[in-house]
Amino acid sequence: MKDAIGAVPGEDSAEAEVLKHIAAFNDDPAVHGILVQLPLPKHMNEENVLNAVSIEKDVDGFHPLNIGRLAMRGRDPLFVPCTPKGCIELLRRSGVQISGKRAVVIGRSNIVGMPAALLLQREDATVTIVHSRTKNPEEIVKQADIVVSAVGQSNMVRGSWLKPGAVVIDVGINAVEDASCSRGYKLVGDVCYEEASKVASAVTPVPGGVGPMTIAMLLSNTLASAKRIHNFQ
Ligand SMILES: NC(=O)C1=CN([C@@H]2O[C@H](COP(=O)(O)OP(=O)(O)OC[C@H]3O[C@@H](n4cnc5c(N)ncnc54)[C@H](OP(=O)(O)O)[C@@H]3O)[C@@H](O)[C@H]2O)C=CC1
Ligand SMILES: Nc1nc(=O)c2c([nH]1)NC[C@@H]1CN(c3ccc(C(=O)N[C@@H](CCC(=O)O)C(=O)O)cc3)C=[N+]21
Repeated sequence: MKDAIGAVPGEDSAEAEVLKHIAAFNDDPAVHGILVQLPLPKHMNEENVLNAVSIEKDVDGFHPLNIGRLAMRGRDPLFVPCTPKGCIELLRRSGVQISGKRAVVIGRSNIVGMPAALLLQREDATVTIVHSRTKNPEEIVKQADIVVSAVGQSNMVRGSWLKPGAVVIDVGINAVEDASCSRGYKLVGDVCYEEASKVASAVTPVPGGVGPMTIAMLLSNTLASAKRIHNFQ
């Protein structure tokens, strides 16, 4: 595989090889952003690898120091994770008030659910996290003014789960078989879009919703990083 700078290790590389590349990117003044595509192969230790990225180039916001700062009051991370940042940007640009609202985040992964809940909380929403062990998730989701779903299960969130007028951000990207599509499958979210669009005041589509926002936020973080490194106001 090639990226903007050079060869990156393949799936069967040793962890040490990946760490060597990260160290070289950390030291290279021409590199302003480093993203380690997750999930890593099983034989690599994700914590070691993410720890190795310089926090000044951590455009994914996954370094524990950046995540820790995101979680703490009065601290600011250098970078906010791209997908959750894209969710907040969608809400802001659609004129949705977050402060004082009830938000329910479905999913608690390190890359989406958990940082999304932290960000919504920083925006002064009252946040509940629903996960695989939650009892009666529909009852909890029904109370939400804002629902963010990041699970990875097609059609899990039904129209009947939603409070009328709720705003729904569907992060899920699930491939479902569809012989009528040229690639043999189509992409759908976690939310039953047909049903949700009849109950919610707004719902993001899949594809064409949060996914492209993630990429836009990655570019935005990388530009901010380059500006910071070059002391450009
Ligand atoms: N649009 C975008 O830019 C991006 C989209 N995605 C998509 O978002 C989805 C989630 O990704 P990711 O966070 O990495 O996935 P993970 O598999 O890491 O996490 C899924 C989360 O969903 C929870 N969960 C699983 N089943 C249920 C259930 N039945 N009810 C409630 N919660 C449940 C899990 O709970 P528990 O913790 O208890 O196991 C877990 O916290 C995927 O479809 C992925 O493709 C991901 C990244 C970016
Ligand atoms: N370190 C790291 N950071 C990530 O942000 C990260 C990751 N690892 N691993 C994988 C997931 C997944 N992810 C997506 C981003 C955009 C689309 C996207 O733009 N999808 C298009 C559809 C594309 C298509 O049609 O195939 C859309 O939703 O419209 C999808 C998925 C980022 N992730």
